[in-house]
Amino acid sequence: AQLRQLTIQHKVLMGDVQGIIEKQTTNDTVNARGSSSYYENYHSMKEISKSKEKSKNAIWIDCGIHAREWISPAFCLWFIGHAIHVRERDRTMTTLLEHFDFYVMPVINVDGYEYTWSHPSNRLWRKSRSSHGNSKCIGTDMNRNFDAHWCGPGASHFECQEIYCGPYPESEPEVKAVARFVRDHKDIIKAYITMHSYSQLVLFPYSYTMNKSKDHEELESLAQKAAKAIKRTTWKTYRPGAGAQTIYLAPGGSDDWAYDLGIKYSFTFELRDTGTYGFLLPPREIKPTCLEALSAVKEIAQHVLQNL
Ligand SMILES: NCCCCC[C@@H](C[SeH])C(=O)O
Ligand SMILES: [Zn+2]
Ligand SMILES: [Zn+2]
Repeated sequence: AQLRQLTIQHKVLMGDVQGIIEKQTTNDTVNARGSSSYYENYHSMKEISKSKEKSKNAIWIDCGIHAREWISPAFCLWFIGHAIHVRERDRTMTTLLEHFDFYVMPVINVDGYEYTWSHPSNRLWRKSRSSHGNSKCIGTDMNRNFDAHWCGPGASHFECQEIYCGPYPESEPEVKAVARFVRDHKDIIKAYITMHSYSQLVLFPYSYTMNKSKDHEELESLAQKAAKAIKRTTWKTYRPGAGAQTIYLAPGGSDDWAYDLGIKYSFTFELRDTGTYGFLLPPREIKPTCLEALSAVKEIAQHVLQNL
């Protein structure tokens, strides 16, 4: 019930944000920062509450499922900032926001991420910080813990391995929370995007099998378009491809799970770089990485919009 209440509040918040953005982009006279009159605010709040009734389609973006991939949460937070302050500067984004809510989860693996900040000697921690029963080691790989060919080849049942799949699917509360929310909203979530690092890749299902998905051609061509958008933005090369064929077999991943749930447009990004700094990406690369990732997300969202 508490989660349901939270979800409702979350949707209200997302709706309010959407309403404020719409308000700000359509008529700038109403300055949501509150300098407008009480009555204008009152009426705009009434419009926002009206707009909440019909659930808008949504695009899900999550970051920080792996603790050490710090560029990933950086992107999600930067994306929220861009989407909120976009105004006229970014016509494409403004149009996308008229058609989609964006559900953004900046850090899924909160305990793991915090651990890499507070324990410099474990800066390269990947997994969660949970321990189950009398396990010898801490942590489950959350990107092997989703219920999609769980713990097949490419994951390990041994709790001390980096790719430990957990004691059972959705054993990690963070994975359970994401899976429940996406399941509850699967009819309006039209794309699932999850941000990782590093290698500069645009991956799509499947990773749990070498077999092609039924949408392989469409997803491949969209991943190629996303990579071209990145090339146009920062000249960086990202390789598009199905997960298993492009890097390795990896079962229990959030992207394959979302895809099999029916969310066709499901992508995993491996952000910068290709190994020079790896997970220790220097701060000077944060902004350009966010710009290139944004260009790819917009490419995907526009394709989704044209294929609703
Ligand atoms: N769902 C698996 C997508 C391909 C692997 C992605 C990487 C990101 Se670090 C992994 O989870 O090992
Ligand atoms: Zn990762
Ligand atoms: Zn990675």
